[in-house]
Amino acid sequence: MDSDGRYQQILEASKRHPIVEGHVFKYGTAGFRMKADLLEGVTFRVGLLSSIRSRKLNSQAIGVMITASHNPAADNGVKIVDPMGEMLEQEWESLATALVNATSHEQLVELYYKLAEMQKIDLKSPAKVIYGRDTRPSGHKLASALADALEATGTELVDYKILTTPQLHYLVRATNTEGLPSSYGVVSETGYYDKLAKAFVKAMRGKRISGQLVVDCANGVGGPKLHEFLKHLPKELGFDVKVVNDDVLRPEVLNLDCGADFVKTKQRAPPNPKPQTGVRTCSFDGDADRLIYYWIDPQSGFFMLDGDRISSLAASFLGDLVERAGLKDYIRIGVVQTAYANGASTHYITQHLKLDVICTPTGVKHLHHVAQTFDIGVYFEANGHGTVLFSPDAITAFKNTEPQSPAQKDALDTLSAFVALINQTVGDALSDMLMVEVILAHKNWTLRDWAMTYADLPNRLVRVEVGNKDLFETTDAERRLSKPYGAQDEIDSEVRKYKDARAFARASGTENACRVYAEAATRSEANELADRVARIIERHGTGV
Ligand SMILES: CC(=O)N[C@H]1[C@@H](OP(=O)(O)O)O[C@H](CO)[C@@H](O)[C@@H]1O
Ligand SMILES: [Mg+2]
Repeated sequence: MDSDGRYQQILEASKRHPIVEGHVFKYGTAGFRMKADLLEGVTFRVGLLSSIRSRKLNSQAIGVMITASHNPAADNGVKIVDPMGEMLEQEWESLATALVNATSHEQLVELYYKLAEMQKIDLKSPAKVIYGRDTRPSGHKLASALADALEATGTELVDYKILTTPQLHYLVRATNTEGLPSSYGVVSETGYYDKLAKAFVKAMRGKRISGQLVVDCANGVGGPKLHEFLKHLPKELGFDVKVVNDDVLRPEVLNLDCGADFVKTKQRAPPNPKPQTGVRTCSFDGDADRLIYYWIDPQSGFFMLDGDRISSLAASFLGDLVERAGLKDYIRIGVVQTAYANGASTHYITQHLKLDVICTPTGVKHLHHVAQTFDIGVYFEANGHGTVLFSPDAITAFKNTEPQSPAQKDALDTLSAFVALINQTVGDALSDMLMVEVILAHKNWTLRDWAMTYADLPNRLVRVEVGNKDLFETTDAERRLSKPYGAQDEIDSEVRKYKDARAFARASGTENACRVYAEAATRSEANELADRVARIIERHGTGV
């Protein structure tokens, strides 16, 4: 205890940022996320944990992002980023939960020292934490609480102020690889824009983007950052982008009737600005890590291209490039999805593109880890969060293969450009959007061409309120319920009644409810199946 002589200092700092009593906090899929007025003490404690984490990992920089993404403006959240820009290692999530739930200031500081001792950490060694926040007004106060914890624990800190979530992930990795052969990029926000802009120009060489792209930024941090990025592009490129819903001065409009989550869950275009028929449009979410494309077709109306579509587009394009680069026998490409991926997309990827598909539980950390096992791992959640990962072997092959023809050289160069263009740390709406634009330009495709690749199975997602969601346990990447007893048999017998049908239920990791997903050959059957399964869940969910 007090091995660094800072006990008193940390205790005093903690007293300035008390935890709100009567709540149990849990580090979940999105870190700690809730009403912002509950978060000051939580954020202080996350500061303590991230300093320990940095010391545990040989003083590498740890990131902390303050955001509640697509949630309402009154919410906020805080999550920890590991040194290579990945999400916090899962085993440490429970340490974060333990620290945040300490009841008194004394108990907190004692636990802090105990954790350090258990992890064999020298608290006098250097530590570094870098952090940023989205545009929520509450972010400022939370960042101060974080800084207080970092100062009290003798941790070097860098406050990057307002950033998108993926920018912070970029900066963490860039900081920890600075000056190394594996350098991820210049350690600054400008470094991030420069890297993407250069890669975009390189990947676009000789190709033209046709027509205007409208980007809805959910009135979040993506707006100002996209404006900033566009300044880094050469005019000659002729990339015509119209940024809308970029009002960050009125916090109350954040994610309000706009943004990627609105489009995906409501399955329609934001009402403002008035959608224009035939225009290629995409939406970011509130912290710019999710991306959804759509357009209004003059005949058939709204059509959405979600994470599954972005994933299959990327996989198909990269598969072709690898073949043209002569690397087909050396590079293993795989696609990672969750159970929410439309069955038609899975079918298209396995049967048409002939690529492996692996299904993981919900939450991008699960997809990310599996994607890392491929040379090119494409992963997206249906909600538009995802990216593409390249293995060190793949990157070396793109660089060092001696091309035998101009076409092969072109393919190798484009692959190398993609490595830089696509954010390797986490899903990134801006980077993913540039990737989609490049692919459409190369294929000379409109959104309608893209949509024609396969037809989605009609599907429905419903939220079911239950007495106790902890009764529901799953297996087989969340596609089957192992508990409560008998529930899965009942679901199976409903599914059997429909053609091309699939349905599953699971407890949400972010809300106090269960989710039911169903798909079937027709819309009415999908709806009916979802309702029937929802009723099964309601009935089984009333137990204590
Ligand atoms: C069906 C669905 O969209 N689920 C979302 C949602 O998780 P739930 O565990 O379903 O609440 O929030 C997660 C975090 O943002 C996201 O990763 C996931 O895709
Ligand atoms: Mg987000």
